[in-house]
Order: sequence, then C-alpha cells, then structure tokens
Amino acid sequence: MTIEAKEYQLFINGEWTNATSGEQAAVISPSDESVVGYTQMGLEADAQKALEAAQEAQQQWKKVPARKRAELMRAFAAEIRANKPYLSKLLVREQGKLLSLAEIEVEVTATFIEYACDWARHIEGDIMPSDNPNEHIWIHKIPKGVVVAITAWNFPLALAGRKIGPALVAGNSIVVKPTQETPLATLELGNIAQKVGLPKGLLNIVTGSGRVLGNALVENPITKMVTMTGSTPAGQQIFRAAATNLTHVQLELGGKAPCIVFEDADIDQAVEGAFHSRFDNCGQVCTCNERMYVHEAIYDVFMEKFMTKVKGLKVGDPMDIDSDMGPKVNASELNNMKKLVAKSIEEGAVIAHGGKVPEGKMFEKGFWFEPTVLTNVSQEMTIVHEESFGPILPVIKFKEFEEVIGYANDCEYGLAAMVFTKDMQKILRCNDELEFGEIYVNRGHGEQHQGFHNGYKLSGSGGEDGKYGFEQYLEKKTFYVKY
Ligand SMILES: NC(=O)C1=CN([C@@H]2O[C@H](COP(=O)(O)OP(=O)(O)OC[C@H]3O[C@@H](n4cnc5c(N)ncnc54)[C@H](OP(=O)(O)O)[C@@H]3O)[C@@H](O)[C@H]2O)C=CC1
Ligand SMILES: O=C(O)[C@@H](O)[C@@H]1OC[C@H](O)[C@H]1O
Repeated sequence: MTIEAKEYQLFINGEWTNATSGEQAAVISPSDESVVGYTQMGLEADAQKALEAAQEAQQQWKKVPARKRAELMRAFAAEIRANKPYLSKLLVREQGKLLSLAEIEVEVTATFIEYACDWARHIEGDIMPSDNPNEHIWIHKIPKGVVVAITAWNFPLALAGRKIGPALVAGNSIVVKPTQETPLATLELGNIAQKVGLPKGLLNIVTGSGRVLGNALVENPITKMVTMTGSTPAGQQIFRAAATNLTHVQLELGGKAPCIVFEDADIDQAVEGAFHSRFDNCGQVCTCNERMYVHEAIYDVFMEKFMTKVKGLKVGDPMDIDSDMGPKVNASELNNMKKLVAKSIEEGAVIAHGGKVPEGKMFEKGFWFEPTVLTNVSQEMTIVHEESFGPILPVIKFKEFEEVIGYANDCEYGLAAMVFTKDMQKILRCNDELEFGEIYVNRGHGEQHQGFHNGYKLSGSGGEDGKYGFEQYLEKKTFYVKY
C-alpha cells in the first residue's frame, strides 16, 4: 500500500471545507524529507466556525443517552481499527516511528476510545440530606460543552483518541487542532467520522499554527475546556490565554524522568526496561528515561549489558522490519540533539556511544541521530535537567539512597520516574519521597488507560486517563430541593 501525498482541508460541521487563509502547508517525511501531504492554514475565523458548529451539535448530543453515545463511539473506534493498515503507514510517513509501533498506536487510539465508552454508565452524581428539614441536595454530573483538544507530534493519533473518547462519551463536542508536524492521521478521523455517521459538528478537526489558530480556539468564550499535550512553554502560553474566560485547562507537558537502578535490582530486567524507555520511538515519549542513575556496586555489570544492547541497536528505515529506531521528527529536533551533545561534551561528559548523525547514503536526507550514551556526567550538567525528548541518555553513578532521591527530585519536571529494586523498604520510600506523578517500579514506562497520567510541577496540570481523567470532561451542578 503506497501513501499518496493527499491535500487535506479543514473538517468542520461534518464537511471538508477550505480555510479562510487560502494558504497551504506541506507535511515533510522525517525519513527522507519528501512531501507526505498538504494541509491548510486555519485562522481565527475558522476557529469561530468550528466552535459554532461544535456548540450547535453539542446541544443535541448532550440529550442522547450516554449508552447510545458510547455505542456510536465504539463504532468509531472499530472503524479506526479497520483502517489500521492505512493509518499506521501514514503515521510512519509523517512521524517516522517504526511500523510496528505505528500499528500499536492505531490500536491504542481505538482502545483509548473504548475505555472511555466503559464509563458511559458510570456518570454518577450524589444525593444527600440537607441540614434543613424537608430538603435534599442533588449533585448532577453534566457535560462541559465544547472541548478544544491540542495535540503533540510524538503519538499524534493516540493523543487525539485519548481526548476525543472521554470528551464525546461524556456528552461534549470537540474541536481538535493537531500539531502542524504530524496532522495527517488525525485528519483521517474526519473521513472515519463521516463513515460511521457521527452527528455533524460533533468532531471538528482544524489545522494551523498553535500560536494563531490554537490560541484563537483557547481564547474563544465558546470553549469550555482545553486539553493539550505538548511542551511546557506552549502549555504555559495556553494556561495564560485560558485565563481570559477562566476556561478549565488539562495540560500534559514535558518531562525529565529519572531511571534509578539500585544495587539489588534484577539487572536484566533493569537493562531491558531502561533501554526501551529511552530508545523506543527515537526517545520521543513524554515518560522516557531521560537520565539514568546506577548504583556503584552494580555499575560495571549493568553498563556492560546495557551498552551491548545500545551498540546492537539498528537505526534505519522505519518501514523495514529489521530497523530498531527511526529518525527524529524534524530538523529542529535533530539540531537540538546536536546542541545537547556538544554542550554535554563542553561541560565534561564523555560519549560512550553515538553522538552524531549515522554514516551512510540513506542518512543524508531526513533527521537521523545515533542512539547516544553519555558517561562522566555530573548532576549539574545541562543534559541532566533539560528535556532531550530524543535518543540521548546521560548516566550517573550513585552510592546512597538519599543521594539519588535528591538527584531525582532536583528537577523542574515531575511527570514520570522509573525505579529498579526488589527491596520493599526502598519501593515504599521511593513512593513517599519521589516528586513525580507516575512511578514505574521494576519495569520501563508505559501507561495503562485505567491509571492516571499526571504531571507534577512543570509537567502539567490536571492529568488525564482513568476515572480522574474522565471526570474532568464533566461539570457539576448542585440542586437544593425543599419539599
Ligand atoms: N506529557 C505528555 O503526555 C506529553 C508531552 N509531550 C511534550 O511535547 C513536546 C514535544 O511536542 P511538540 O508538538 O513539539 O510540543 P509543542 O508544545 O510545540 O506543540 C504542542 C501543540 O501545541 C500547539 N501550540 C503551541 N503553542 C501554542 C499556543 N500558544 N496556543 C495554542 N496551541 C499552541 C502546537 O501547535 P503547532 O505545533 O501546530 O504550532 C501543537 O499542536 C515535548 O516537550 C514533550 O515532552 C509530548 C507528548 C506527550
Ligand atoms: O504522550 C506520551 O508520550 C505518552 O503518554 C504516550 O502517548 C500515547 C501512548 O499511549 C503513551 O505511551
């Protein structure tokens, strides 16, 4: 199946429609810089049009029984799954992830939506007695209204499904603005919405820059909730813009996860978890192993096994089954890799492996970078604090428990952490003392839908997934009823 470079319009009110700007943008392949497709540049007028369509649709959708809403959303999820062959290849072309991971992403997009559907019959309020005689208090859970979803480029389709699912099952409508980097698979959801018969205006997909179109969506009074996944600076801009109407904001932002390997860890388990949590998706996962702390007692044996895996990692065409890692998503991200390695060397780090663009004809085009491990790293170095969001791993040796907890918490982010130890005392103390919203014990990263993906500090606000994520798509209304 070949992916032809299609031209996409905006998907508003159930129809494909031209942006008012008349401007087009090309989506470039990270593998060879060829054009994968074209989108249109939406502006404020397009934001208004999409929000009005969503507002209109939501008036009817909120009256549909939740179980019926879920039935339609399960059909939507099933059609996404039915289009896995095309959607996964489109993801490879626009984002550069391995085909095997792209297929998982399409599946996870469907399961995010199906998980939300399971909540349809659990939209429960409260009834309680008042302090006054002959009076009840009723707390109802009702939809918020129009939701704006703004997504990042690393798992573009899954991040969209993660927000569309709960938003619509809870009775809201939604306007999705995917990142300009990887909008195409998300835009295909417009065709799928038409195919399964989603009511017009319920799901709208608009493309354009975050600063212009994204900001217009956030600042519009029709918008009753913004859910955004992306960088901390963009999240902070959105937080400020949402203050205009005191709009509820759910932010999933940057991270700098520590991976701590204690002296009593299962070495093979730790090597496996630490390796995949850094290099899968070319290190472009918000919960990635961004810095690794290894106890001095096992440092040599651990590093020997770990480096064997790193040196055996094959960078190559993400469509090729023998490849282990594809390219970075764009030139700016690649340049950041080069800058971070240069800065690390300047500050005294040593390149134990990688550190540059791979050699070979196929790497002359595209945004390729070698899996990179840095040693002789100290805690104050830039690479230990600045998110790389790529295949660069600084390693630090440690001796004491308090020392490594201090290192781990010495961070402006607080999304995820990984800990390898069989000692229950250490596990419980890590749970108490690590300042991160999501802690993985004796395994690498990888959330589950029923958990809660929750960033502390500059990693986010609100959290998403699970019961607590679904709740955020609902408003509460309290009645005092005297009889
Ligand atoms: N916590 C988590 O779950 C995740 C966090 N991330 C983080 O995202 C970053 C990489 O993703 P990336 O796409 O580059 O992130 P960006 O922050 O650059 O962009 C994310 C989205 O926000 C939009 N945007 C940017 N500025 C504004 C604004 N002022 N108002 C409204 N929308 C705006 C972007 O639009 P456009 O790009 O079209 O201009 C894009 O759609 C990394 O820092 C990573 O840690 C990534 C995935 C998951
Ligand atoms: O956003 C991320 O990087 C992760 O939350 C990732 O996104 C979708 C996958 O299900 C998560 O692992």
